[in-house]
Formats: sequence, C-alpha cells, structure tokens
Amino acid sequence: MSDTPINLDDLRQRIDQLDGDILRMISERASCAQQVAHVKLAQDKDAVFYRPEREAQVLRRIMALNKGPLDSEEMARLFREIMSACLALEQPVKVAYLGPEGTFTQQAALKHFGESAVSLPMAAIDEVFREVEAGAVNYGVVPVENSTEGVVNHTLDTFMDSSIKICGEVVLRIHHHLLISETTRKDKVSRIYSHPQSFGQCRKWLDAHYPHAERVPVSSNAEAAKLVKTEWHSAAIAGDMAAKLYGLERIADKIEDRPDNSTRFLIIGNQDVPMSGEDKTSIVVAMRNQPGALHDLLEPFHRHKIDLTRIETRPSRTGVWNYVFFIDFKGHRDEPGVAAVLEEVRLRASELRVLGSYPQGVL
Ligand SMILES: O=C(O)C(=O)C[C@]1(C(=O)O)C=C[C@@H](O)C=C1
Repeated sequence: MSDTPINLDDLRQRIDQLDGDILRMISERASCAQQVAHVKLAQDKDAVFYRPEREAQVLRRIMALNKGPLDSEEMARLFREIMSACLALEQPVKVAYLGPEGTFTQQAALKHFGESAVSLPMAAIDEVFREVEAGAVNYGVVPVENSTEGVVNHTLDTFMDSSIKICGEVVLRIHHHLLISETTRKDKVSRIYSHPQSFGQCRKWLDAHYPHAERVPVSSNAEAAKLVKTEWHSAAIAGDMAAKLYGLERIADKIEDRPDNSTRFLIIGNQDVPMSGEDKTSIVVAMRNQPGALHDLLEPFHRHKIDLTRIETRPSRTGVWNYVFFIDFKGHRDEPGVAAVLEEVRLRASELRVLGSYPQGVL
C-alpha cells in the first residue's frame, strides 16, 4: 500500500479527484435518463415518466451491492436523490400531500420522491384524491396506518368512492418532540397543541411529564407548531420538519411512547404499476351478509399460501357493500398465484376492486 495517501493534503487531493469522477458519472447518468425520456415519448405520446417498479429495483440493487463504509440505507438515500434529479430532467413530478407544510406526510412524500419533486400541500385527504383524479398533480401521498394508533379510516373510506390506484407505499419512523417558541415560558407550559393521533402516540410521556397541561387537538402537527409562535404558555408536539419550518426549540426529544413508532403512507395515482420483484397488492372486497363470509374470503389466500399483511373492516355505505374488507397481501396481481386467488375471491364476493399492486417500500 505504498501509494496510500497519508497526509491531509494528499487525502483532499484524492477526494477532489473522486468528486470529479462522481460528477462526470452523475452527468452521464442524467444524459441517459434524458435519452430514456425520448424513447418513452417515441413509444407513447402520453408516456409516463415516473416508474415506481424501476425505482424500487434501482434502490434494492444499490443496497445489495453496497459494501460500506456508508450503510445501505444511507447509500440508497443518496441514489434516491440522484434519481429524483434525473426524473426532474425527464419531467418534473408534481405530488399533492396532506398538508399543511411541515407535516409528516410531506416528509414521507420527499422520502419517496426525493427533493426534486414539486410537493403541494392540500387541506384534506379527499382533496389529495381529487387533485390526482383531476390530473392537476401526478401523484398523491396520504397516511394509511400508524403502528401505535392504527388505521387512518378516512383514507380507507375515500378509496370506496374513488377510482384512484395505489402506486406505492412508504414507511416513515415518526419521532415527536415537545417544541416551544422564543416567547414561551418554559416553566409555565399549561397548554399543549397537537394532532389527536400524536397525542395518542405520546400519551404515557405526557401523563408522566405534563399531567396538568391542557391537551388541545388541532388538524395537524404543523398547525400546532404554528400556534405556539403566538402564545407564551403553550407548547406543541410535532416532528423535525415543523420545528425547522417554524423555528421552534425542542425541549424534549423523541417523546413517543414506542421507540418503533412508524406510519405507513400510500402513493396514489392513475397508473397500473408492473412487477418489481417484491410487491404488495391492496384490494377492497364486499361480502354478502351471511355466516362464514370472512372465512370464505380468506380461505383461498391460505390455500395458495399468500401472505396477508393487513386486514381492516369498514362499515359499508351502500346496500351492496354489507361488509367491506381492506386487505393487503404480498405479491403482484400479474403473478399466477395471486391472479388465481383474485379470481376465486371475485366469485365469492359481491364486489372486488384491486386498488393496486405496487413495490414494497424500500427505504
Ligand atoms: O428507467 C427509467 O424509466 C427512467 O426514467 C430512469 C430513472 C432513473 O433515473 O433511473 C428515472 C425515473 C424513473 O422513475 C425511473 C428510473
């Protein structure tokens, strides 16, 4: 190893050389992406540029190839941003999310699409769906379940009245902090603002540390952070993005009761996503109101050894939808085993809709 640089100047010279190489290669990659865009347009004038299955494959391959010293998730995040910039060269992707700015849903949108995506806050889940349906944006991001607080019913219900498809999922570790502004009197906090789900996720911590503070539920954590700016006796529970956006100080970090607290978000769009190799499928099924209906519904999954990852029941809102089940399972609708199960379920159900097959979340 006689040529190994040993002093600071040598090491920095080596880093400069490597940066030059990386720069050339990223530029070459970006040119390739531009050519991909031409090929796609030549095949179809309404070509879809964002390809979730391909992005998942690229990130999984990078993680498998990585030998360190950066860990695989970190490396995939870097490639996530490179791909995001390449896609923006092909066509900037517009994403609506459940706002306001600074919510965990915005964080999830950026985690999934990268910082080059244009993200637009919407006031409600239905609005995210509407914007996607109307074609005003390419995709939407909505929360669907939290590991501590359970399902986001409103998201599931909105699927019942919509023809929107699920194109992807992203899971975000949720860390809550107790935040105050420069005008807050730290020792006089008597009111805490947050989203009801976040109060649920921090219940034990709040009971132990602020048992007498009034808990005021608001429509989002970002809204809570905004309110704190104007009141000297208030604090908010929110995440990093909201803290940075409103310039708040954290007085207690990671106050969620469960360290593995995470939320799953869905990417919604108008596109059917091809197989990526590691996929999930989401369906909504209505069964007739008769004994054994749930058993009849689940039996084909068991027989074909299909791995169910979630099942939720929602009250139906029409005569036909007596029982409505939302089911997620591993596999893609184009795989023969999955196609066979879907066929059997279709015969037993009064209604079946495949909401989408999509790559399992990578990052
Ligand atoms: O492979 C493609 O279809 C591309 O457009 C290239 C690329 C990439 O940068 O690797 C960019 C955007 C797509 O979402 C997927 C991959």
